[in-house]
This record gives sequence, structure tokens and C-alpha cells, in this order.
Amino acid sequence: MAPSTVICIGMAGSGKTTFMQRLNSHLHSKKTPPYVINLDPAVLKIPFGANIDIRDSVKYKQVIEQYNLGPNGAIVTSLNLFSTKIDQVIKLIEKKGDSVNNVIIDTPGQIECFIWSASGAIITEAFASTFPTVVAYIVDTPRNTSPATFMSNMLYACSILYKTKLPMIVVFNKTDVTDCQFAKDWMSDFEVFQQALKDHENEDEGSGYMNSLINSMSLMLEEFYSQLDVVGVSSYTGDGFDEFMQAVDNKVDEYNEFYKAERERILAKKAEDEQKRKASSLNKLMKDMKIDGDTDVLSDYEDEPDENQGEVLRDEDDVEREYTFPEDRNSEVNEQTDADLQARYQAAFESTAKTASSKTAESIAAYINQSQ
Ligand SMILES: Nc1nc2c(ncn2[C@@H]2O[C@H](COP(=O)(O)OP(=O)(O)OP(=O)(O)O)[C@@H](O)[C@H]2O)c(=O)[nH]1
Repeated sequence: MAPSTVICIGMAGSGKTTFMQRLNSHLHSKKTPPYVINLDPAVLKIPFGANIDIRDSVKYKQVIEQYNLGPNGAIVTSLNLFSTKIDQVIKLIEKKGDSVNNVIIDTPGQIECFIWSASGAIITEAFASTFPTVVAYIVDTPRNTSPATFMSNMLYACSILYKTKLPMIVVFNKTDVTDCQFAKDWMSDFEVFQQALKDHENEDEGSGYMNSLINSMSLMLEEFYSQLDVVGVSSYTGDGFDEFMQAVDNKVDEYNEFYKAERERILAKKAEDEQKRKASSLNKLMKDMKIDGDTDVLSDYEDEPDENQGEVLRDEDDVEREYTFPEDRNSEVNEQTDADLQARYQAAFESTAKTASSKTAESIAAYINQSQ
């Protein structure tokens, strides 16, 4: 059975790393140790043993110096460098077979560096197309007790769901400090949230316009909430982690039932678009090279198969080599004047160039056609 993958995403300071540490020890205590991956290149220390750590292959400080980058640019560049190795990472996990049930991944606190970067998408896609993958969106509960802050955070979560197209669990962390029941109520009952908005009106100093905007958005979010599993945990005390793993199981079922088919549809569509794009650029290429559209280059190619399959032919051992020595050549041409020689050379060059270019065009087109 393929291991489920949990990608932990959350704002800086929401407690992702501490959550990962607790989840790791929770799974160890259940005798199902996870495969742990750290994708935060800028973290100084991680309080858990990582099986794969981006910092082993990419040195964040060197990236800053070498490419003359700021902190966020260096995170994106480090992820870019790491993403070139993602196939190896996936193979390593696949090799583990049934000995691993869960893969857990920590990501940089600068969410946009991961979610809105090409490499973040490549890494996420690599996992999601190989294993059932779930996003755990970590929220700092005590810092989200105001309705406006809460709503901003949920809109962010919504955009992540939209971008990753993966099942999501919203994890209200730090419940040892603030119980997350208020958030669950806001998410399950629109009127309770409206009431909270009114109560906080003065506190948030919201304008009439802002409140009416928040009102409309909260209606939209109702639909978003219906897609989510919501869990409260304390990474300090370990509260709520059984419930979290239960939510992961639910989401894995959901992934297998709906998201997998949707992903496969998207991938098939991408492959089809790519095929069309290649065909149209091939047409363009052929037009540019002035090859007749009706020329069936591929069948020309097939008619004359390369029996040697691209292998470089070597002379048989007993074949005698024939050389044309400079003296012989000189004897053939020494009656020619320099000007005459130049003219013949020019003519020969032009005729070869002509045949070469149309032949080359055909073989390039045939090659592209074949590789499609
Ligand atoms: N009380 C309490 N504090 C927590 C909990 N989880 C994390 N913290 C604290 O929250 C702060 C941030 O935690 P981190 O785990 O470093 O957060 P992070 O999201 O990984 O931070 P970045 O790496 O900067 O993105 C630390 O001071 C933690 O000790 C929790 O469950 N309860």
C-alpha cells in the first residue's frame, strides 16, 4: 500500500515544526514511524530526525552569496535546486515499500515561496501523483480569535486548496493556550460568525465597507469549509493527534475516491495539450523550413529504416584504408588557377548546402515526429 503523504503548510510561527516533531513522536509511539522530510532550507535546527533534509543538498547561505539573493529569493532558489532531485526522493520512498505508512513534510514558513513557486508545484505534484497526498494547514489558534484575522487566514487556506487541488485538513494548533471551539463554531454556523463580527466591530475598527465585504466573503467560505476536516491539536501536550490521524485517513479515502480521478484527468488534459502544442510547433518548423505540408516526412523516414540503429559503423578489420594524399590531390588540380578553384569550391558548397538544408529539415521533422 502506498504511504499517505502529509504536507504541513502554515504561516510563519504557526507551529509547523513543533507540530511535525509531535506528529513524528506520536507515530513512533504507535509503532508506525513516518518518513520525515524537511523542505525548509533556512531553518537552523530541526527538533526531529529527518530522513531527507533539503539542507543536506542545498546550502542556504551559499545560495544567498553565490546568487546575490535576499532571504525569500534564496528559499525559492534552494527549492528550485532541490526540485531537480525530486525523482530520486520519490524513488527512495517507493523503495521503502510497506515499511512506511506515512510521509510527513515540513515546508518553509514563507508560504508563498513554496505554494506560488514553480519548484513548490513540481515537488507537490511529484508526491501527489505518486502517493495519496493531503495538506495539513496549521493555524495559530490564539492569534486568530478576531473574526477579520480568522477570515484572512481562511482565505489564504482557500487559495492553497485552489492552488494545490489536494484534500485539506485545517489544524488549529496551540489549543493548550486557546480552545479552538470558537473557530469550529464560526466555520459550521454562518450566523455565529456574523454575531462575532458585530461583537468585534469596535475592536477591529472595521469600516462599514469592510464588514459588508467580510459578510459576503464568509458566505463564499461556507462552501470552502464544507470541503475541509477541522482538528484542534496542541503540539506541546500532544492533544488531538489521534483525531488528526483519523482525519488523515478520511482525506486519503477522499483522495482515492475523488481527487485521484480529477488529477488523472488534469494530467491527461495536460499531456493532450502538450501533444497539440508539439504538433503545431512542428508545423511551424516545417513551414519555416519551407517543407511542403503534404510531404509525409515520417513515412519517408520509415521507408528507409536505419538498419544500424544510429550505431557508428566501424571499418571491418581487414578493410584496407584508402587515403588521398595531398600530393595526389595537388597533381589533379595543379593546372587550375586559384580563381577557378575558388569558383568550383563555391558552386560545390552551394549545391551541398541546398541539399543539406532540405535533408536536414526533413530529418529534424522526422525526428520530432518520431519522438512524439
Ligand atoms: N503553547 C504552544 N506553543 C506552541 C505550540 N506549537 C508551537 N508553539 C510555539 O510556537 C512558536 C513557533 O513554533 P514553530 O514550530 O517554530 O513554528 P513554525 O511554523 O515552524 O515557524 P517557522 O519555521 O518560522 O515557519 C514556538 O515558540 C513554539 O514553541 C503549541 O502547541 N502550544
